[in-house]
Amino acid sequence: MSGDALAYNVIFVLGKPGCGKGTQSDKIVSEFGYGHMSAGELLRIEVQSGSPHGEMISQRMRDGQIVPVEITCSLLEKRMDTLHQEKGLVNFIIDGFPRNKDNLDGWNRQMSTKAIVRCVLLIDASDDVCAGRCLGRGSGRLDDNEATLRKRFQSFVRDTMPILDHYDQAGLVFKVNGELEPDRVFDQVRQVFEKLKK
Ligand SMILES: Nc1ncnc2c1ncn2[C@@H]1O[C@H](COP(=O)(O)OP(=O)(O)O)[C@@H](O)[C@H]1O
Ligand SMILES: O=c1ccn([C@@H]2O[C@H](COP(=O)(O)OP(=O)(O)O)[C@@H](O)[C@H]2O)c(=O)[nH]1
Repeated sequence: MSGDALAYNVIFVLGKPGCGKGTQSDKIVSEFGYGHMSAGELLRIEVQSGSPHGEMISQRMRDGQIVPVEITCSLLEKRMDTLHQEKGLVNFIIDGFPRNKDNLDGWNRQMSTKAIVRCVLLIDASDDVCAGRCLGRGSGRLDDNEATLRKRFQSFVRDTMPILDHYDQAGLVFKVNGELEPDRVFDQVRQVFEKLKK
């Protein structure tokens, strides 16, 4: 990007593991043409790429812990810049980030002159529903097991809920019911995006 201030519009998509962030993000891409980044997916790719941080990242993910923001935010920024340069995109959805205060502070340090957070989409669903989906999705992911899932749900409440409260105070959080079937969830998501266009 050429250094112009606040050129990227960002929507964060948050919710418990398995609430449907990836599923709804794909639909948002199809219907609204946003660039999509999954923070977790970028970290998994980083591990596979043989990065010097690979072992640390992998260990944290296997244990349901959050990776230091310098790593995650740099991956997000690089990906946004690539999509901007290659496709001219300026609107992005980022799923699974920011997950804790370290993430939020790091994002504000690194991205506040380059991106503006337009809204935070919260996909709401119970632990039981989300756990069932994660265990059933056949991802092959080392963290989709009952023991790690318990830690990931705890992390959502302990680490991510305060971030949602922070954005809620700024009036930026829109919550949808993630327990309905995917297209019905997307009906609610669509309304949020239509509102943003106005
Ligand atoms: N609304 C829904 N109803 C039923 N199953 C869903 C729904 N949304 C997603 N799924 C399924 O649940 C699993 C987890 O969804 P995913 O989008 O990967 O969640 P997340 O990205 O939040 O971890 C996937 O197998 C997906 O197909
Ligand atoms: O910004 C992020 C996003 C993900 N993760 C790690 O990646 C894992 C999987 O996250 P992802 O969003 O892919 O999956 P979800 O937990 O939503 O199913 C998390 O438990 C964290 O260990 C992280 O550290 N920082």
